[in-house]
Amino acid sequence: MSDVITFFDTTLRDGEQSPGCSMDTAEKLEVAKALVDLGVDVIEAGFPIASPGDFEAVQKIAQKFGDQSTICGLARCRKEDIDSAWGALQDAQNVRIHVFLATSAIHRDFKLKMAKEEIVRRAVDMVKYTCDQMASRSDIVTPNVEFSPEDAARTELDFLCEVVEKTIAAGATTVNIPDTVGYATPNHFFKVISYLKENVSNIDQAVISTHCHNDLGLAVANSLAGIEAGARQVECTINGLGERAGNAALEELAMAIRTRGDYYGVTTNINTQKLCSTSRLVSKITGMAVQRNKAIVGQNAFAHEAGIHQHGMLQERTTYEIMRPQDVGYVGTNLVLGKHSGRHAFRDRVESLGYDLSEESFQKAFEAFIALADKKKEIFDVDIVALVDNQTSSEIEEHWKIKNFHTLSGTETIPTATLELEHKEGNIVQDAATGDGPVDAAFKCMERVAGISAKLTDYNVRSVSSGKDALGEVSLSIDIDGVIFHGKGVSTDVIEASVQAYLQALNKALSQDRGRRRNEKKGV
Ligand SMILES: CC(=O)SCCNC(=O)CCNC(=O)[C@H](O)C(C)(C)COP(=O)(O)OP(=O)(O)OC[C@H]1O[C@@H](n2cnc3c(N)ncnc32)[C@H](O)[C@@H]1OP(=O)(O)O
Ligand SMILES: CC(C)C(=O)C(=O)O
Ligand SMILES: [Mg+2]
Repeated sequence: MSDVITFFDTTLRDGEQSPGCSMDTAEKLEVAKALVDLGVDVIEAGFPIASPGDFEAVQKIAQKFGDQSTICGLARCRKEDIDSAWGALQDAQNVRIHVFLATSAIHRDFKLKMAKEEIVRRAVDMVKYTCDQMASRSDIVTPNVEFSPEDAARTELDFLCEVVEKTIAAGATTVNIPDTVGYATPNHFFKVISYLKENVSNIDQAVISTHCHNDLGLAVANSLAGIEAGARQVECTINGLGERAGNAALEELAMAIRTRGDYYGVTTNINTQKLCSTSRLVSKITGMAVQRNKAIVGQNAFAHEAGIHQHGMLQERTTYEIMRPQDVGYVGTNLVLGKHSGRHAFRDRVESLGYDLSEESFQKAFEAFIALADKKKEIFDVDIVALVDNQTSSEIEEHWKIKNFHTLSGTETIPTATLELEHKEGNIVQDAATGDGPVDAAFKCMERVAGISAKLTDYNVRSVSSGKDALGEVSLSIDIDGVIFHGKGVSTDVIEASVQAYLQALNKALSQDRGRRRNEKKGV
């Protein structure tokens, strides 16, 4: 038995059957190219009888990529389907026709209304017919024909064995065992494949394949159980696209086999570094977004925010990662800074951004970071730069510190600010003021508390990161007795950033003893 698992990708056929995921010929060609680059062994390009468009797409893919991958087309057990598939595929160097017929009692009785004997006869006749058509090409010695007993996982085991044995005898070189409705569980599916291996006399003349659907979220687990039992082909799709809850995800199967090679003892031809780019392409073309926590290709698949994990990762990546992100096409691990992060990860990022902070500045920056992380879901590098710059520039003596502030504004309200500031000697002073707007009111209030009158000469607000919860940076200048002082503040709240900036400028002025007039009222 080969130790290389054949990857049969059906993104362009079963994947396309997902509602809303139809692709036109140009899109199918683009995906087919990506699948070839990914190293997929067999590409099921479509169902040629379904529409002239699908016929054309399969034909073009066969002509363009049939020398690099095996190109396959689907057909029901009907001559017109097989003729159509062969018509689309006959120019391909490497070609396969996939013929299917349901075998379970439910499908026999209610859908096909065919007795067991008729199912067997039709399947055998159509496999033979397919082989005959393909053998008409002089270079094809053994026609590459796959047969699928649809809904195999719900088919009586002895009847399944009979169909599989007779279709292999008729010429099928691959027998695919579909769990069409995602009904199987791993142990159950292992037993189905094992039963076929033990009870089908000619099973060694064909490759056993799995085709698992994800209705119970078990498609990948069932496919792996199939491999353990002896299957040597897996049918799968990019991003797990496919009917209802989808098919087994190619990227998950490829990485499970690679990561747990120690256990499965098999390999694949998949160029795993292309998994992310292929996933992104399929998502873009079909419009089906990949969930953030999707295994292998999701945005969070290699992201760590928790401080304990980040600390472990900084010492040794394998503490919290079983795969290298580069092996699936990610640039690297993403240590996301957020409210669960700790000092180790924060220090690592601050240093990588080129800062060499004193222990005291680092501590202050870390506290500011945690406070910001409580307000903002994710902290980006630009946030950290703004925050550290703000922190280092606030190493100016803090004559006054903000304890809290409150502003009121609206169409029918006089803008008002109430502030509580703490003096460096410990006094706490409260005051309130009105102004043209909440920012102006807050500035006036600070001047009253600090006992300084200043003229605002410059005021700028800009967004320093992206998203709804972006940081706003306020930079301003004030004129006190002809001397200009600058201040900067950063917050998700622009009023808070304005208050920080104004107070910073006032503190600078106080350090130079500018504009000070004793605040008799407050006794400072
Ligand atoms: C499990 C799977 O994923 S199977 C693949 C499913 N994919 C698709 O169905 C997508 C493409 N399908 C199509 O474009 C259309 O359904 C077509 C062109 C294949 C058929 O269209 P229609 O002729 O209008 O038939 P319709 O889809 O309504 O019904 C299916 C017919 O195929 C028959 N049928 C279903 N499976 C098979 C089979 N494996 N072999 C032979 N006949 C089959 C049904 O009994 C029914 O026959 P009837 O028309 O004689 O009653
Ligand atoms: C056509 C067959 C293989 C199929 O898609 C299924 O049974 O799910
Ligand atoms: Mg399917």
